[in-house]
Amino acid sequence: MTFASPTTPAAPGPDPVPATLTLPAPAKLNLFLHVTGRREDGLHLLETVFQFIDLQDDITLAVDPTGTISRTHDPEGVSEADDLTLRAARALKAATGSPLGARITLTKHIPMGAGLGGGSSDAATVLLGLNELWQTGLSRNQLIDIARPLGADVPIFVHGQNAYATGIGDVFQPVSLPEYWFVLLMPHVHVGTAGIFSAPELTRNTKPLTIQGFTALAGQTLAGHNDLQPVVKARQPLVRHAIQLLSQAAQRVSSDSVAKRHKSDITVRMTGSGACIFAASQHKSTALALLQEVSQASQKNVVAGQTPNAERITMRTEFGTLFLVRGLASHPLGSRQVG
Ligand SMILES: C[C@](O)(CO)[C@H](O)COP(=O)(O)OP(=O)(O)OC[C@H]1O[C@@H](n2ccc(N)nc2=O)[C@H](O)[C@@H]1O
Ligand SMILES: Nc1ncnc2c1ncn2[C@@H]1O[C@H](COP(=O)(O)OP(=O)(O)OP(=O)(O)O)[C@@H](O)[C@H]1O
Repeated sequence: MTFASPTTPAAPGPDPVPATLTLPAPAKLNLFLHVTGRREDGLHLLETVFQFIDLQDDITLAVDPTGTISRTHDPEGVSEADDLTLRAARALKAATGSPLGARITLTKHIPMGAGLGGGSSDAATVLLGLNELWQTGLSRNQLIDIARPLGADVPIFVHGQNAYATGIGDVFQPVSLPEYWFVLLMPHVHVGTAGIFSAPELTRNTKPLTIQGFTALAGQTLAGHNDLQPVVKARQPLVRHAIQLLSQAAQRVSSDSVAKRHKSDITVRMTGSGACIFAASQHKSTALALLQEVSQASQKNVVAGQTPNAERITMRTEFGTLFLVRGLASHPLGSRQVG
């Protein structure tokens, strides 16, 4: 795939001042995830709602006029060949023929292999940022065409709006979501997506809920379910434990006075292919009560260094990392001018 660049990029000069951008790459949750079929190429047809959340990586991009694409970070266990930030930059360069390069610095906060789409979001932010710095002028839809081969979750982050999605998770319709607060519990285990999708026991014929069905049911409880959850739960004792822990704490909180006052249900569910489990509530006070309830179940919980404000709390406990995060109305780059 190639796209002609509408503007001529600046020629490398003898003493260039590199342009830089620092941009966010937020995580996502799959509020539900239905596997509705399988394509001939083996990829699965999905039905899901993507919700961006206030937990993000940070990426600094500096133009390299020599044309080299390099990284200054060294994410644990991710080789240069696999690094989605480098792969995204190379894909954009190949598609546009830009003579420019980039030095990429990634500061990771989103846990890896969590089902939170961290690597995919990093790739999307690199595509959006370098499209600007290299002045390659592609539209969001053109960037989505480059995003698709990088991974099934990359297009939603380029799209930039919470969405009801079908196809392989790359056909979007706008969806209006209430404000959600989430307690995330990330057990100390990494789940590989391919292994879960290829499980013989996976249900692959869930009847679609449809966007109307989702909206009609969008009361206090989250509609739908995650078809990948029973597979991961059966294979990963730590995920099983995390679901049990959050569900029991949610039951205790739901029966107490704060939650009763709000008539607030808490939905506990896995995101993506795991391992992260979330508990969703439409009330911050309920989410805070739940966070406290779960952390009290831990003998040695330690509040992590960066606890920036009451909107985003991170705690490390012996059974995993706990986060309190807000659902975002859209991706932080969702209204940025592209092209
Ligand atoms: C589970 C989700 O996170 C839901 O949003 C995504 O579908 C997964 O997205 P991702 O992590 O970007 O996954 P990819 O790296 O594209 O795919 C990993 C592997 O999962 C399987 N896969 C992925 C997506 C899909 N719709 N059908 C699949 O069967 C394929 O075997 C693929 O090789
Ligand atoms: N920049 C990156 N950040 C994180 N992981 C990366 C990156 N580049 C490549 N990867 C690889 O991608 C794998 C999946 O990472 P990621 O954090 O996207 O998982 P995930 O949240 O489970 O994804 P998904 O929700 O899309 O299934 C990692 O194990 C790692 O090998």
